[in-house]
Amino acid sequence: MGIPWETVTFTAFGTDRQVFYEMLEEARVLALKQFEGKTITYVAVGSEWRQFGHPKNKRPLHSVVLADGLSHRITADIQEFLESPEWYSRRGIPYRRGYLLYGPPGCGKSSYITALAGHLDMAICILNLSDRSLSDDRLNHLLSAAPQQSIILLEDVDAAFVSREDSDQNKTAYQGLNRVTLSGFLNCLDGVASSEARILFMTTNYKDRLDPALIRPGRVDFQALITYCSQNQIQQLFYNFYPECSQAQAENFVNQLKVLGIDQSVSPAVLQGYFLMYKNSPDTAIENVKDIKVPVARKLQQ
Ligand SMILES: Nc1ncnc2c1ncn2[C@@H]1O[C@H](COP(=O)(O)OP(=O)(O)OP(=O)(O)O)[C@@H](O)[C@H]1O
Repeated sequence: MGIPWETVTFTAFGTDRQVFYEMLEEARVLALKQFEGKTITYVAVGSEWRQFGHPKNKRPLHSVVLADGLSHRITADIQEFLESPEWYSRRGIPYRRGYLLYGPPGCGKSSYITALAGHLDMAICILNLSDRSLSDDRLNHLLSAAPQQSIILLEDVDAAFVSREDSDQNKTAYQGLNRVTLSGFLNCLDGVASSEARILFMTTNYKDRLDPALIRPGRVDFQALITYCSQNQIQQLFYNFYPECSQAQAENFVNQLKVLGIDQSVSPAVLQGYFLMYKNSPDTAIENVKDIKVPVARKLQQ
């Protein structure tokens, strides 16, 4: 947040201040080197953001395999946004962009956002809206004081807020516990005025449970369904795990899933778990395909 945690005072004889600048610059370069190739995660503690754990190695964006062209559409949208601060300021539009990724569990929403943060050399700030210690005021402060160059990630927003129209049918485990109100949250989203680009991602497994006000344009500008693997994705994941395999093997794997009738209901997380059992043997992975356990398919969201 740019607020120093500690103050260090340097003193020296003489009048040449250059030595201080050089020393500080060297320290800055060394500090930044520690984070090279890494992604920093922040979590909210009280009303401030604190680094969570050690910086993690960046995950290559291409290792999260999304439906054809989707990753490109998301990155192109963000790049365009990051390159156009003046466009926003000239029109008096708040310089922020909201994204909603929705779909069944284990299809790569969180992994993709984390990889994207690494790809853009940004940190990631994870906020749990169901945290009981979070109030509307605190949330407002956190959203306006997020570290520079960071993506804010709100996971499972459906668990924190229930559509006003639906609230009786879809009581969630969190309902009645959290202190952030939907109207407070909407105000926070609208209220942040900053010259710094603010990128906010929300994820949910149940888009239909979200209040329409939460996902209207201006709050969510880009939505994407991230769902079970297409045949191309299955093949791509197969190649990612077995880079030496032939095209025939990858196609054979997809065909085996088709025969079992699970080629449209398997998530990348399920495939990843399965491939981990046969790390070095694509043929065994093909032979034992019937061992893949697909969770009971939920109704796909459109
Ligand atoms: N599209 C994908 N490509 C590669 N790996 C994936 C993909 N989707 C999921 N995985 C793997 O599955 C695991 C779970 O993925 P992740 O947590 O990103 O899913 P999610 O959609 O956010 O799930 P949830 O809705 O439960 O939060 C991760 O270890 C990730 O590596």
